[in-house]
Amino acid sequence: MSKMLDVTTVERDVAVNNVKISAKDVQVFYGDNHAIKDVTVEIEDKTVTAFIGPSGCGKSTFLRCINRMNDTIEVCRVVGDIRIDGENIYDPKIDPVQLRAKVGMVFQKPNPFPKSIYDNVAYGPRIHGLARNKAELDEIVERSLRSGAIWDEVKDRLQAPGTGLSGGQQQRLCIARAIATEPKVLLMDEPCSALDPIATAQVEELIDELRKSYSVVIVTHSMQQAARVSQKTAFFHLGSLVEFGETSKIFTNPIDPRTESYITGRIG
Ligand SMILES: Nc1ncnc2c1ncn2[C@@H]1O[C@H](COP(=O)(O)OP(=O)(O)OP(=O)(O)O)[C@@H](O)[C@H]1O
Repeated sequence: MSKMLDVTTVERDVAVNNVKISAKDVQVFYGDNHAIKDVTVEIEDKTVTAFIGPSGCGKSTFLRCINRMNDTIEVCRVVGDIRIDGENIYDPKIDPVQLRAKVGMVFQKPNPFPKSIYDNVAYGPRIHGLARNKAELDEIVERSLRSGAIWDEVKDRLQAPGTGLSGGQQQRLCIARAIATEPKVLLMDEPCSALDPIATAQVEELIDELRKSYSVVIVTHSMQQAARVSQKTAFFHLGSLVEFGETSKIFTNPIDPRTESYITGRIG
């Protein structure tokens, strides 16, 4: 009975508040290391949410909880409740491979497969059976590369290797690859840290475009980047979520002294 009530509450919140991801009392342990402490947060759809905080505060760990990437780390244990569209993603009936198609991830270092540009994007739709024939697959590949803002640069060399592109192009290819499986959420772990300023600006522009369709969560060490691309910001410190709110408010008028110390450069 209490479980049903719980679900009803979550569903109502999803409808009323545009909540896409809802985390409640999340703890993460690496062996004895308590890396995430009691994190409760609601992340909205069609919004870019930035995770900021000093090195080692748990940003990437918490990000990886959202698509169960921590499952792949043997010593890692996740406790608590994380829901996407009201569905508990840690329910035993959830297949993590299917989940990761719906919760795409882009990493710090662009990591295209050693395959053609076309096959990089077609890979996910193929294994998840999203296209009935070649024409449909071509369409998904083109649409994804357009959404990744890289179509014009690669349309004449789709059979060339993805690894032959520049770093910035590779990262946009990886974003196109993540989009190809029609995700609900895009997770980005410092997606620009290996890119030069021009490529960074292109990816940031793309992130702003992606916000129209997805819930985007980005880990960043750059407060300027968080301020440029996000509408909501979460500040983590020593594994706790210290403050969460409108990005403009976090950067101009934070409530917690730890947030203020970080944004003014006194910690971190
Ligand atoms: N694979 C792992 N195995 C064991 N401990 C880990 C692992 N990944 C992270 N940790 C630990 O968890 C804590 C949080 O690390 P995490 O990488 O999530 O922080 P972060 O805020 O993303 O740091 P950074 O900004 O430096 O990337 C740290 O104490 C770290 O040592």
